[in-house]
Amino acid sequence: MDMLTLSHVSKSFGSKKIIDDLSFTVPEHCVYGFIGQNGAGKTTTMKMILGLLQTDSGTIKVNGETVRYGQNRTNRYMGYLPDVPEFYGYMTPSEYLRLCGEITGMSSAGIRKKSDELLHLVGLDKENKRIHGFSRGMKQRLGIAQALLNEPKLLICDEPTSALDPLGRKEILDILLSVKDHTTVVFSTHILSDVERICDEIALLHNGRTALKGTLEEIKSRRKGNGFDIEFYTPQDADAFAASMSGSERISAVRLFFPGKDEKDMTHAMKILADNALCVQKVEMREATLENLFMEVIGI
Ligand SMILES: Nc1ncnc2c1ncn2[C@@H]1O[C@H](COP(=O)(O)OP(=O)(O)OP(=O)(O)O)[C@@H](O)[C@H]1O
Repeated sequence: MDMLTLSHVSKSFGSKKIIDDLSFTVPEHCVYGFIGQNGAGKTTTMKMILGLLQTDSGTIKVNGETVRYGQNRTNRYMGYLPDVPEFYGYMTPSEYLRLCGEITGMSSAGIRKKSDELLHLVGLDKENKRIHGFSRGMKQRLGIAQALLNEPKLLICDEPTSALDPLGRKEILDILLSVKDHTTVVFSTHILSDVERICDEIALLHNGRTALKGTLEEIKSRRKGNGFDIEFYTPQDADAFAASMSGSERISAVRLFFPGKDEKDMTHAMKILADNALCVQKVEMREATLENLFMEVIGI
């Protein structure tokens, strides 16, 4: 089942079109990476999903129900972690979660059970100090606990790792990965290594639309054939090979790169190697990385 569907969604601010006929679908129990440069429209899209911002056209469905601007029916399915979560700094984490649970009408026993479970999940169960003394990473972890308090089917996180160091990022990514059996996760980011680490599927937002979408494997395999590298033992063998097969770039004295060549060209290369008795250390197809696909799409 699909947990979130955007169909032909558009949004302008004044005369500036930010989201332009955007469509994508997030299956249940998936960690979905919503990627885009600064200002691409990630937060705008998330606010429309949460019904906090009106779409100009198109439809958004969460758990099969249509999102309506200004109404909160579909929000019972969602938990939200904004890019900069705000807390009452004088409270401890458990006091803060109790307040959030009371506001949403949870029972006292329910709040206690759930907040103990969530504070353990995010590694803050032994933390009794007040939130104003928390690091950014601790605040993000508390933000995730708060967003999960009402057991949402869909967790929306706006750049949860952007301001964190590698350890803090890893902690957040591990938490997001650990909840996906119960909760579908959509998180926006421009940190591509985070996406490669935990996402099942991605959408790359560019010029208001998805420039790439699907599983990482699908996307990378569609763009295979970036070329291959051949590494020799001696510069003389590299020279001899470059003279026999055109189109090489010299990477080092013993290494050649053949841009844009595919598996068929590689078979041809093997024949040249055998015919000339050239000895190679390594022959390798270059896989598309998310980083070079991103650069290619945005035209850098
Ligand atoms: N309320 C608003 N009024 C006018 N313009 C807006 C408004 N909200 C966002 N924008 C503009 O829309 C564009 C997209 O902004 P948005 O915050 O959605 O991007 P983003 O992808 O989340 O960026 P970042 O990674 O920097 O957070 C930006 O040019 C921004 O200035």
